[in-house]
Amino acid sequence: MTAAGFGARLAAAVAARGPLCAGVDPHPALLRSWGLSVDAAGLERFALTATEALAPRVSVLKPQSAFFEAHGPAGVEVLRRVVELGRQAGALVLLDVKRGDIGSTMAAYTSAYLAGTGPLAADAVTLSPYLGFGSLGEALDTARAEGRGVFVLARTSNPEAAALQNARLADGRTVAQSIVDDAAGRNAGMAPGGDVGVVVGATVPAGELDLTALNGPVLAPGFGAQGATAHDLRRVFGEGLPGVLPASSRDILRYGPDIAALAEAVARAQDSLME
Ligand SMILES: O=c1ccn([C@@H]2O[C@H](COP(=O)(O)O)[C@@H](O)[C@H]2O)c(=O)[nH]1
Repeated sequence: MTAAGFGARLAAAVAARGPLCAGVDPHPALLRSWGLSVDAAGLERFALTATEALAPRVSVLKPQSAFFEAHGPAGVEVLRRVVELGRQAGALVLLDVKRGDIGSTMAAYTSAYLAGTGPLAADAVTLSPYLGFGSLGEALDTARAEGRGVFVLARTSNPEAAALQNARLADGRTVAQSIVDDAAGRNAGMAPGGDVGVVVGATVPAGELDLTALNGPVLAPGFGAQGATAHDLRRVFGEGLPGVLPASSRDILRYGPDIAALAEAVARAQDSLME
């Protein structure tokens, strides 16, 4: 458990290092382009090099669990080390696992990622609300008690998402807006901001969502490799990007394995967000 809430920890990290969230996504194609074998040894080299280059420079480091799980127990052990080393380097580690299940099973995911000092306990995780926002209750309660955060999928960056997430509920709101509103309800009154963030892609059309009452962070993937620019981020989220964490993985990682080149890619992305 940490003394400060996740909202305060994130605000301090962003004030010190800016809002960029850098992803550690060990795609097989990236391992090959770094001259590495597509196996657990190549994964380890890739992930630890990326963590060494990125974690000291960004507020949030986001390892994508799927690429580690693909290598079995050895891959999950590398993920554990990325979480540990990322935190030691001063980044908040947001584990991108997109978990969501019935409440009783969510209890097990909660104990894996959000409770105590387990091997995969991170500063925050991504969660899927598509078994109902209420099914995430235990994860949200535990995160708050532990000073950790969650980012709930609302309007994701992929082109297939719109039909489901922009579908209308009986009250006229979109499914995505209802997720944002549920998150806002959990964050109400928290200062300097709540611990329930939402995921809204940098690729989505402007004006789809009302984020004004959220009082929490917005993870905005799609910046970089999926085509969204700093200009798009401002168009979707407004000037100054209040509370927004633009997330980029492949567009930074393609500059490896040279640490200096990776660091320059981070600096370029950070500069573009300041223009
Ligand atoms: O809506 C979403 C939610 C999560 N992601 C994840 O972010 C990164 C994006 O990687 P890039 O290489 O910068 O495209 C990846 O881990 C996704 O699983 C997302 O893209 N969109």
